[in-house]
Amino acid sequence: MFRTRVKICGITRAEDALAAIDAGADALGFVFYPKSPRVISIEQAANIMSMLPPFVSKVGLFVNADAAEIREVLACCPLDVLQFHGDESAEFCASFAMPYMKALRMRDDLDLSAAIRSYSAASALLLDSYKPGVPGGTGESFDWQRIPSNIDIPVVLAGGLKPSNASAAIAACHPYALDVSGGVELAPGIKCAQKMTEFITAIRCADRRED
Ligand SMILES: O=C(O)c1ccccc1N[C@@H]1O[C@H](COP(=O)(O)O)[C@@H](O)[C@H]1O
Repeated sequence: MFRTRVKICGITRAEDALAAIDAGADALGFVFYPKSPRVISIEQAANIMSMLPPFVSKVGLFVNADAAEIREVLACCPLDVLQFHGDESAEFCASFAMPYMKALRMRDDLDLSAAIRSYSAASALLLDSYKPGVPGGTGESFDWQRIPSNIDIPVVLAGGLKPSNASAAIAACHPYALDVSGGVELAPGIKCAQKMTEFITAIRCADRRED
């Protein structure tokens, strides 16, 4: 049975990180984007990461950050994957010599095939909704039928996911992983243990149905 992976993004509190892992999350996202309501300091993130058990991926999210800022985070936080959610070039993303995901915002005129070719060295492509002026964490979904079935890089689906639409998202495009932030929150940056459990339970049910 294929197991759709789950990333819970926008962790700012240790108790939420541990609740996400208890619920079955495979990866936790830490937002190092100063304008996000879910931004976390390097010190806070390092402290939370020091409490985590092994075998949970720690993902650092950046939006058009300088290489120096990213290196400062990497010096203190044991990140497994970088998530680039801005206009970073493929060369920039690859320059840290570690696994990365490139977020592609699905604006109507996006040439998805060209973007996939550009970021062919990415470990995964994260497909998110497009909302002008907002780089991510929009809480809005996009038309999942726009995702071609033949992408040969793992697809992480994001944008407006929540317990009530996780199953439909999997049925629509069979992604490698779902990435959620706002859909499992009580308030920006404050996760809800019950919603995280409901989200991951819905995914496991969908996985069984797809088998
Ligand atoms: O979460 C944020 O605040 C954020 C800010 C800037 C860029 C990306 C951000 N989060 C990512 O956005 C998507 C979708 O989030 P949501 O579930 O719709 O709230 C997800 O990949 C987050 O990692």
